Amino acid sequence: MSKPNVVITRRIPEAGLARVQEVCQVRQWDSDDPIPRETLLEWVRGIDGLYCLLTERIDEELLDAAGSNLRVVSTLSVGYDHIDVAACRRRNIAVGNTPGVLTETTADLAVALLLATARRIPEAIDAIRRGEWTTWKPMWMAGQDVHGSTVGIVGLGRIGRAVARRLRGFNCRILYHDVRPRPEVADELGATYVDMDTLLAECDFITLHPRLNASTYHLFDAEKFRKMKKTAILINTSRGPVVDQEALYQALVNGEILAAGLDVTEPEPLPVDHPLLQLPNCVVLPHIASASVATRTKMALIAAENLIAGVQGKPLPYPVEDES
Ligand SMILES: NC(=O)C1=CN([C@@H]2O[C@H](COP(=O)(O)OP(=O)(O)OC[C@H]3O[C@@H](n4cnc5c(N)ncnc54)[C@H](OP(=O)(O)O)[C@@H]3O)[C@@H](O)[C@H]2O)C=CC1
Ligand SMILES: O=CC(=O)O
Repeated sequence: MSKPNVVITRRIPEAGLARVQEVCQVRQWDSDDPIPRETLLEWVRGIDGLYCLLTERIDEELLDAAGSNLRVVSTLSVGYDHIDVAACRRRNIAVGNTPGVLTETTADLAVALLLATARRIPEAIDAIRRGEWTTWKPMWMAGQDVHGSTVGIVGLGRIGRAVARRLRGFNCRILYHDVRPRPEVADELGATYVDMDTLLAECDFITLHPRLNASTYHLFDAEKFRKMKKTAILINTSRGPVVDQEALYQALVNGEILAAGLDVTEPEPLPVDHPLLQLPNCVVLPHIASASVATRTKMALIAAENLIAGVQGKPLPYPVEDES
């Protein structure tokens, strides 16, 4: 029997590719650069399975181009905001993602970014490189304490909880806001549910961990920044569009909040001349929160298993069920 035909849209960890090749006939865009949209639309024609990244838009146009053989879309990410899940459902196409396996690695980075922003670490490194380390000065590069601070977590899901667990070690007071209180997980973390206005008013740090959907698009806008403490720091490792970036820029320039640490932006990549990159109080990383060798390899394998199950018509090990 012939193998199912699948497309892999990028160079991926070797273990993931090898696993897919055991079962499928693979056409791979063997590059670290994105596959051009036109090429992808051509390549998907008649395929049985698609193994994609968060950089590809999986929409009606692409599904139409693929045709009726397509049984599964498997993404090498936990986030699936780039996939029109409802459109896949209408065509009986299964959708898989990689939840859980990247939670701890992503939380590590979120806390690292919070610490780096609070203690002005990138700014201090840049200052040394510019020859500005002339002597020990009492208030030079003085930042904000993380230990003992009040931290607000927006979205107490897998990653939000893993961040809360880490911050308990810093003796932080932890508040959270989510679509509903989550006492089943919050109580053991010592996290207290509050409404958004309370979170904005009381927190020294706010760290964003919801998924991107209609309810979280530009969730943090000019009004939210006005309600935050002037000494507050915003951390975003969720998705760029959860923050209104123009409003964030104004808030940082006008001193409405103290600083921001972003692992995700809108757009990605952020152009090198983007105004946010000129601000010393904004730390920007290139969407690397889950980027450890071990975690990216595990993600590639999970995405492979989702793809294989899908092309074989079996239930996916990690199906996306939500459509919002
Ligand atoms: N920077 C990076 O490299 C990475 C980024 N991510 C991003 O992090 C996101 C979260 O991942 P994960 O923790 O695994 O996902 P989860 O689904 O476990 O957590 C998301 C949480 O946010 C809640 N939520 C949804 N809407 C809102 C809202 N309007 N306000 C507040 N909370 C809300 C969800 O509630 P409910 O379930 O009821 O909807 C859920 O509790 C991913 O979707 C992805 O976008 C993830 C990994 C790496
Ligand atoms: O942003 C990364 C993801 O896995 O989602």
